[in-house]
Amino acid sequence: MRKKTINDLQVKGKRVFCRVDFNVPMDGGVIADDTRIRAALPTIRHLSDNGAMVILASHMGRPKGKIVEELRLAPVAKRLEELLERSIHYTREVIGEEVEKQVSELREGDILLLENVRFHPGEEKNDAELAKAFANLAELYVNDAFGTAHRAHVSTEGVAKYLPSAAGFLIEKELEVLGNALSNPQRPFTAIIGGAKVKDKIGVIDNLLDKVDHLMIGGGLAFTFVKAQGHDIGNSLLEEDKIELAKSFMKKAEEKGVQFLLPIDAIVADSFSEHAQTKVVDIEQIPSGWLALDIGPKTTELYSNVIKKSKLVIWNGPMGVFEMEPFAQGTKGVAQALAEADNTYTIIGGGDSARAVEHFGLSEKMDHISTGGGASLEFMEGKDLPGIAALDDRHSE
Ligand SMILES: Nc1ncnc2c1ncn2[C@@H]1O[C@H](COP(=O)(O)OP(=O)(O)OP(=O)(O)O)[C@@H](O)[C@H]1O
Ligand SMILES: O=C(O)[C@H](O)COP(=O)(O)O
Repeated sequence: MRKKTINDLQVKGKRVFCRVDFNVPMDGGVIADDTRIRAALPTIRHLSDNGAMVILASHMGRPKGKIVEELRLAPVAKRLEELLERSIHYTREVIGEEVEKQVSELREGDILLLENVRFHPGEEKNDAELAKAFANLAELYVNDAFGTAHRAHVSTEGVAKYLPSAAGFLIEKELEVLGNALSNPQRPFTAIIGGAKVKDKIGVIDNLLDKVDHLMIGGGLAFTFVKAQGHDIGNSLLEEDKIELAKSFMKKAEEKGVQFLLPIDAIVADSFSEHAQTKVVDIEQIPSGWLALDIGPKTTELYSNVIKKSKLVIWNGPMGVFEMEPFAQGTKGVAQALAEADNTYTIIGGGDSARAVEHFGLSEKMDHISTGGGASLEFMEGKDLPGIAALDDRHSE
């Protein structure tokens, strides 16, 4: 890796400001999924076990620079104690005298969790004063918040300007797995892209067309492509102004020899509802007034067969409205095919797909589930992630 990692730092006796991504889904004050907390444990343990005084910082939700009681990190502090099987310190402040006092009292191996950094109005503005204040708390900066690496905020980017810095183990692993997959892929290499918005996935589709052998499209975004093929799509999701772009992607795929697969059948509904009337139709027979809310069984089978003969698969975005039971089959089928593909390295690109895999109880069967939603997408688009770009390079010594 080009960037320094935590293994390049001497942390004993040092105060280390460590950014993690504890932006976990909450359900009525209870943590609904602690994957991101678990993912940060190797770095936290390493720092603490090696005698650092660890200052942890994270955001949760989007409080927009104000204190929002439901977004305090108290439940995270508690879960962290359970997972680490030891006590940690937690302060209800982001910065200021109380934080400074608590930091000054830390002993080697101690861990202090700061309050949700987005309670401070300077965080998302990448305010230099706040960056200096964070930097004054510590002697070293470690970023392990892969999920937030695409944000240039104080705790993810600004503070790195004032302290020697390195990536934590999670960022190192994410970059290694996603980076290897994209730059040096095992073949056949297949990407499955779903979700709702063509607009959000343009960059990824474009970039992947230069790299993959098979590209399979599902979810709501498939229907802009189906429309571009010349079929009626009823009331299915459509981004009218992206039809030409969809055509250009299909042309690019042909020129590059990429097999570009679109749904051949769909589950259609007479309304966007769990209780809607539904039926399975071939893709050229979507009735007017109906909406396609999932890929159909023939498509699921087609996509599953391609998955099974692939050596590497990246999946980002659900195949249908999986939150509603009648439209969950396509997403579940693809997840199952990935789980059963023993000789295939499977990468789940974060966000909704990671949640779906978790929901179906198949997480253990995947080779890598990224903790980044937006971050993994931007990485796959080939964009520089500011939270990583800001870290010290290996050769800078
Ligand atoms: N056929 C469809 N019609 C309308 N909405 C759909 C359809 N298929 C999937 N969706 C919706 O797409 C949403 C996810 O779309 P989005 O583009 O946000 O994906 P995503 O969150 O970016 O995926 P990921 O987080 O894995 O990158 C889900 O809530 C799902 O219900
Ligand atoms: O969940 C995420 O994608 C990250 O934690 C970043 O959150 P954000 O989209 O609110 O910046």
